[in-house]
Amino acid sequence: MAHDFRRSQELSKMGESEILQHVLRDINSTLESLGMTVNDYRVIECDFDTEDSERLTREIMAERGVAIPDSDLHALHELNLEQRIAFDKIFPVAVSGGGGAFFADGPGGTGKSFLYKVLPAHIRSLGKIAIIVATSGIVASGFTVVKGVRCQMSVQSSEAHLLRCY
Ligand SMILES: Nc1ncnc2c1ncn2[C@@H]1O[C@H](COP(=O)(O)OP(=O)(O)OP(=O)(O)O)[C@@H](O)[C@H]1O
Repeated sequence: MAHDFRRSQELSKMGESEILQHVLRDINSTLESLGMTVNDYRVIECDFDTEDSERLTREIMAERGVAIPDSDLHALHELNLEQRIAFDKIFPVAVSGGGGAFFADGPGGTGKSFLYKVLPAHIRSLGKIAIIVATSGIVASGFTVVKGVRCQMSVQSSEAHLLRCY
């Protein structure tokens, strides 16, 4: 990795310690998205702290860069009546920023996950952020665009950081 940084034109004139800092920052930024830092591994002590604003910008950019499959957008036209009713209730609230909590339940195979892929796709298509999270159930999943949802998420993860700041 240091070799790659050394070869990059921008960094080629830097000394070894600066290159090392770049390598560590790069690794740290990947780890931060997983809720950890380089220091958690106690291999080498790093004295840098990513600025909150820098981290937030990066996380927002990453979330905004999530690819929206055309099939998920087009699937809106395939929703059955119950899915469409749920979509029409949840979507306006989600994009208005007003906040709300919805619970879509039903027996296995009735199309909950199908709805959960159409909703975030359409929220993201408006340039908004939809974060997919798992609830405390084992296979249950959902998504949130609001704060305060009880879900499985490391407090240090990038998703948690985004939720705290929004
Ligand atoms: N409106 C729809 N049009 C076409 N296919 C659909 C539709 N809704 C669901 N399906 C398909 O039906 C199958 C079951 O749907 P889905 O996985 O969304 O159900 P689920 O309620 O989430 O099930 P589980 O609770 O077991 O996870 C999937 O193959 C899905 O693609």
